[in-house]
Amino acid sequence: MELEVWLRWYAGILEDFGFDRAADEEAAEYLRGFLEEHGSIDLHGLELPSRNFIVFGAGPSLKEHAERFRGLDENLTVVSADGATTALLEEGIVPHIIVTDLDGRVEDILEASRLGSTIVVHAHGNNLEKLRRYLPLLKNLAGTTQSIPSRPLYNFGGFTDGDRAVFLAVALGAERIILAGMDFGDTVTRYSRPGIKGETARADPVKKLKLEYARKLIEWIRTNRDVEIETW
Ligand SMILES: Nc1ncnc2c1ncn2[C@@H]1O[C@H](COP(=O)(O)OP(=O)(O)OP(=O)(O)O)[C@@H](O)[C@H]1O
Ligand SMILES: Nc1nc2c(c(=O)[nH]1)N=C(CO)CN2
Ligand SMILES: [Mg+2]
Repeated sequence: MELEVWLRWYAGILEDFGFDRAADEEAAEYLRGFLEEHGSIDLHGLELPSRNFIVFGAGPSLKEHAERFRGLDENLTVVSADGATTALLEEGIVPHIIVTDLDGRVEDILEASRLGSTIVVHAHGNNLEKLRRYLPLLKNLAGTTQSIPSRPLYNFGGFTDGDRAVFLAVALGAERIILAGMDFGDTVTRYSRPGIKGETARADPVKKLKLEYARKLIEWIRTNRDVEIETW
């Protein structure tokens, strides 16, 4: 998504959620400084197994779709959105790329990073403390911001980890993207909300609105980009 198009979406997001743009920028500047000092991955230089991608979100169909993927005889580039990483590791799947704002089960993101996943960390006004705590523990890092990016940060467009993962796949030249565990709707899973009792719960109003944005942003890709999107 072109930056100026994204910035119009972002203005609406700031208003709808009451987020503070200056706090988003402060977090982004922390991430930028960290990556400048410690090094980061050039995402356009990544060697990926295929231009056919599968993006895993943390919706109720995640587990079933992870099992379906294991049975698939096809070489795909696997991208997981934050909390979905836990379910993939449970199935013995190590994603090539993880897109995260570090509010899932960070132990699993750390484990995947040790196993070789590229970790695309997003900075925003509500995760500066997580950035401070976890960046030093992670390997194979790249960074994104939702405001105007300065090197080495990227902004491919997108809001939640799941739709940002789809924008990333498009930016990396995806021809086809399978959406797995991307149910949207109003049910969250323990992969998305590790604190809940049981497997699923009703999404709170903020999460519901985030999922609504995720759905609309992916719809924008379907309409505006020449990529085949297949929903499982
Ligand atoms: N029903 C669903 N419940 C949770 N995530 C879903 C669902 N459907 C799709 N997703 C996608 O899965 C992604 C990963 O979920 P997760 O809750 O870990 O992410 P998140 O973007 O960090 O959300 P939050 O900011 O609410 O913590 C979401 O960003 C979202 O795009
Ligand atoms: N300021 C701010 N930005 C975000 C937030 C959030 O909670 N606060 N959550 C996101 C992922 O869903 C993406 N961006
Ligand atoms: Mg997250």
